[in-house]
Amino acid sequence: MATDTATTDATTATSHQFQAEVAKLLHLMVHSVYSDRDVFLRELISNAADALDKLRYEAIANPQLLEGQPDLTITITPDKEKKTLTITDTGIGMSEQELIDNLGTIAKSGTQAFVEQAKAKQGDVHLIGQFGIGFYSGFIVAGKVDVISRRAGSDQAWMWSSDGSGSFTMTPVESAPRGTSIVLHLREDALEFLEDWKIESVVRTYSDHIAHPIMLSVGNETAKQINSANAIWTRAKSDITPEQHKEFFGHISGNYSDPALTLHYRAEGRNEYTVLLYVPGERPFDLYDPERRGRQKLYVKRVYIADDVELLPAYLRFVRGVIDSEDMPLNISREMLQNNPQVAAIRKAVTNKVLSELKKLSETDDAAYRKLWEIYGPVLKEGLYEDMERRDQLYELVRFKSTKGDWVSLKDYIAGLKENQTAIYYLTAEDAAKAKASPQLEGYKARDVEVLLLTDPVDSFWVRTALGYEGKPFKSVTQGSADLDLIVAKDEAKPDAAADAETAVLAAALKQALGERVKDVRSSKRLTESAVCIVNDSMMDRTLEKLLSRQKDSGISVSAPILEVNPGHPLIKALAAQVKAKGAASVEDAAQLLLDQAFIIEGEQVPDPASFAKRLADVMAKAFG
Ligand SMILES: Nc1ncnc2c1ncn2[C@@H]1O[C@H](COP(=O)(O)OP(=O)(O)OP(=O)(O)O)[C@@H](O)[C@H]1O
Repeated sequence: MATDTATTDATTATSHQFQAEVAKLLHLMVHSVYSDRDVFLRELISNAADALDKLRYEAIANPQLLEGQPDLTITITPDKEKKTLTITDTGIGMSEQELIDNLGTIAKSGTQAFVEQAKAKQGDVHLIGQFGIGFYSGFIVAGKVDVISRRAGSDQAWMWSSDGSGSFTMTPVESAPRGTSIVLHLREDALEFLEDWKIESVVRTYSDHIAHPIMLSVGNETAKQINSANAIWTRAKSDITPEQHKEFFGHISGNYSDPALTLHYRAEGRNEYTVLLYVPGERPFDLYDPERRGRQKLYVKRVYIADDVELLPAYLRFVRGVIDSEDMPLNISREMLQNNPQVAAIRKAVTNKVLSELKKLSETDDAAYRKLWEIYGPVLKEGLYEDMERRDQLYELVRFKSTKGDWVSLKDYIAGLKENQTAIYYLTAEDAAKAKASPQLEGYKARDVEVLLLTDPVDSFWVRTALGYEGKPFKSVTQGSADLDLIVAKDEAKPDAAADAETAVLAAALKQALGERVKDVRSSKRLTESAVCIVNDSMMDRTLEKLLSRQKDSGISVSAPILEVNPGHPLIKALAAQVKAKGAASVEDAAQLLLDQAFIIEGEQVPDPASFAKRLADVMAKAFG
């Protein structure tokens, strides 16, 4: 496939296939009906602004990249005759390989998920930028897109060209100015984007804050500036409208919804810097990306430096925005940033500020805070084991589901302690429904003791190292039950030495029958309704063990549990009587059934379903026979 553009040599064009995800995405762009197709211009301007930022940064160390032309601008040129709209920037540009890689593949994870989601929602474009597919949005309005680019410092320019079906072509270009021109060959139904008023209105709505001048070419080589081009964070707080925040937040995060929390302030003193950070009101698609990368942008005196500097700890990676330092050296290299004491000081101060703003929100607007907690809670909890220094601050922020309600704070929990209660009790489980159904809670319910239900995978990790809150240790309800003795149950049966002795004999018989399948069998205080339950001994929580055993190479397998029996349950009493009358061998089948039943209550698989079914059938046959 060759292109017919005059500046290229058609004979040297090569054709390349799109990565499968890109092809799918493009198909979606071309065939969906977008109500809000203006966004393509925002996306292309956003990319152009990034390219200008990158050049400005690289030129600090390497000024010849500017080639004596320091102008960093974006120019939009409508051509009514050719029906093209061209977005040109004088930025960093792309080499041949970069054009192929950047505009032929999607590196980010989660793209497949986006494509599925967009399909389901008939093309919900407000998510586009978030997935790093901004460039492809050009195909919303264009039947064909040409990208002519020359990387700063290079002599060779290239043209990338595609009609949005399975492939694109690459052609060398004789000569081209530094930077990138995106030429959109507009479809008939998108010709309104050639009108000055339309372009101006879209730019004002979406791109006014772009810190570089955006020029509209109005013919005869004249152009007028159509944005205000000042960095939003340098303006007075009172001068920025919520719409402008929303627009800027969208530009940096790709998510054009209202931010849930905005932090804008200037730090003075030893380090001077301006902070403009947002907490997104919607869950970012890459919140659980294994890289756990934050993307706060570091600027030095309005010059973009990098967005991978870890300005906040990983457990605050969802916070997006800009930190602009007044006193760091402009020519700082990325390597130097890694261990820079000023960066460390900024990270410390800004982290504290973000946490204290979250705390303030929790105190002033509980409903808004809960909404944020539901989205970011599992991520914030990572801080409980990663950031020991701020664990106490984080304890003030955490909220839990519990046996008494949703989203209790540790303070609430402590306020509701029962007499003689010495610990903060919790139960880890894979989800709230399973947790609530757990027989291990029975003894606590009977004593009206609140139990926190920890259902996020991260919970099993932090809670192991948590020392406690306000002098009360965290204690799993599955670990030991001696302390329950101290708290009086509502209608607790009196201890009965003879019955206890019988249960002990039964426990020994069950243990013998179950052999390797259990670590121990013992009488339980925590059961009031169910006949049995399984627990682990105190070394490792069962939920954590299950979690780790699923990871390859963890070397951890689920260990044999301890079976606990409820001495007050009629079945256990009957079995105890049976052992007394007919000996241990008479409860062998019952022992297997009890253990299998305990697995079922935990939502675990019965190890040998066929034997389980056979035994159950035998027992029922005896009962009904
Ligand atoms: N005008 C441009 N100049 C230089 N490089 C560009 C330009 N437009 C796009 N690119 C390159 O192509 C890549 C892909 O662009 P695309 O808009 O698809 O995603 P992105 O910009 O990386 O994602 P996001 O919009 O989330 O930042 C960019 O990361 C950038 O490297």
